[in-house]
Amino acid sequence: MIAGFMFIKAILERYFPNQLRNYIEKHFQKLFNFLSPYVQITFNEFNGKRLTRSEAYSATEAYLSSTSAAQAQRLKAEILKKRNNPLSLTMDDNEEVSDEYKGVKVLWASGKTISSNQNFSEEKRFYSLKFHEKHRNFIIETYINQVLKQGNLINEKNRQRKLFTNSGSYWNHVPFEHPATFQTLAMESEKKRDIVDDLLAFSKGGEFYSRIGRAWKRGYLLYGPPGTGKSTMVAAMANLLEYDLYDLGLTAVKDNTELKELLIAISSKAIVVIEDIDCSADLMGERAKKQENDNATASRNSKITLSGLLNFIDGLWSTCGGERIIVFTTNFVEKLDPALIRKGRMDKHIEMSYCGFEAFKVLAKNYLGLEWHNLFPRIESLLGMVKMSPADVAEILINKSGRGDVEICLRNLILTLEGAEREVGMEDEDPVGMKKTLD
Ligand SMILES: Nc1ncnc2c1ncn2[C@@H]1O[C@H](COP(=O)(O)OP(=O)(O)OP(=O)(O)O)[C@@H](O)[C@H]1O
Ligand SMILES: [Mg+2]
Repeated sequence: MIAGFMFIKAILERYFPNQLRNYIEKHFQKLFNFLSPYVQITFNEFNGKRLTRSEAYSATEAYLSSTSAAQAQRLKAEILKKRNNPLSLTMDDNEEVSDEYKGVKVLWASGKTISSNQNFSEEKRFYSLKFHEKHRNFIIETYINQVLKQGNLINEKNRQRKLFTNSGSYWNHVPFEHPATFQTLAMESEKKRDIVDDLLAFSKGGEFYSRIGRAWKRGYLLYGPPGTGKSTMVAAMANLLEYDLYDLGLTAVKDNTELKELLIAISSKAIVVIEDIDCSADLMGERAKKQENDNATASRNSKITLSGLLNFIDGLWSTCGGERIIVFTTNFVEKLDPALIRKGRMDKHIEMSYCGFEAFKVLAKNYLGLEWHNLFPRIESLLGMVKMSPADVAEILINKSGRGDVEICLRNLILTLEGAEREVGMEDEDPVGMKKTLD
């Protein structure tokens, strides 16, 4: 009977003009309702005036994807950029599939309505769920809940994560595909484990945060010289937690109102990063600013204030649920106003330092596939004396690894480190800069 109704609907859509079709459909529907022992629930694709896509619709779509793949004759395919699940299949319009849960059978159908006038025509998609009247309570109280729950879980897994950047009060986004992971990040393993544990505890801590009545957010301050992996770590964090990344460029934000709009628009499960915070216009705080005033630097066109930023972050996110991490990176931690980085606002301070031997071993493994080499002890002792960033070490390893000669590559690194050591030695012999003064 349902199949018959769908068939008549499809014929109507195809051969009858809009108004006549609506009229016939209305009366036919009345007759159908009178005769049928079935109940129908519709999940429309859009809420209200097409403003937001309905979460229930996308959850249903995801929930039905495996059933659709097994049963529907016509399917729609979408490529996901996921290694474990590259293809998403959903049933095409006007298809039907059946489902069974705890012995109760239901029927799902996909459809669309087209409304048009002289100026435009609009398609509205929906899923409709049909079941026998006698299962009404079970379906409404149990079945639909599990559909939505499972569908949301599938969506979560298949989601293409995004990298957002701001322009004006809007975010633009591209797919987030940075390959960095904590495995490939070069740093001491204990420190790395501590950070990973901290992040995982945060992501699982929703209940805890709500119990103590605090916003589910955490602040990290990453500081250290250029090329020590601060930006790489932010990407690794996003990959570990499967969060979106919002790269907030403060110099492009006109005023506090614009900042507020941007912060409100940040979704749940997000990392917001403000890079090089020491260079971000007015954020340095009063004391540091006074010293800088004489230099009258050019980056003074932003009207974002330190208090504005901190208050928004503290206040705004307390009112909207969902997990968010904020990361500040800087090369000059000593330049920042202590108010900006005090505990509570920045929960964890992480120093990213020059390449030590443990970090080197991670790079050697990544770039050269090497666990051990008899030149390692020499490199270890040089890295103990010379400050070289992981980025510079990686540069040497990547340049030479193409030739496949690991030994040449390591010797090259040793030569560079020895050169740097000699320079350090010369500076040490001349601690007050006598040589320069004499020149
Ligand atoms: N700790 C690290 N582990 C692995 N790779 C690293 C590390 N540090 C730097 N690199 C390599 O060097 C490049 C530059 O590093 P990155 O941009 O993360 O440094 P940064 O600390 O953010 O520097 P800046 O202060 O200049 O922004 C990266 O693309 C990465 O390949
Ligand atoms: Mg960086």
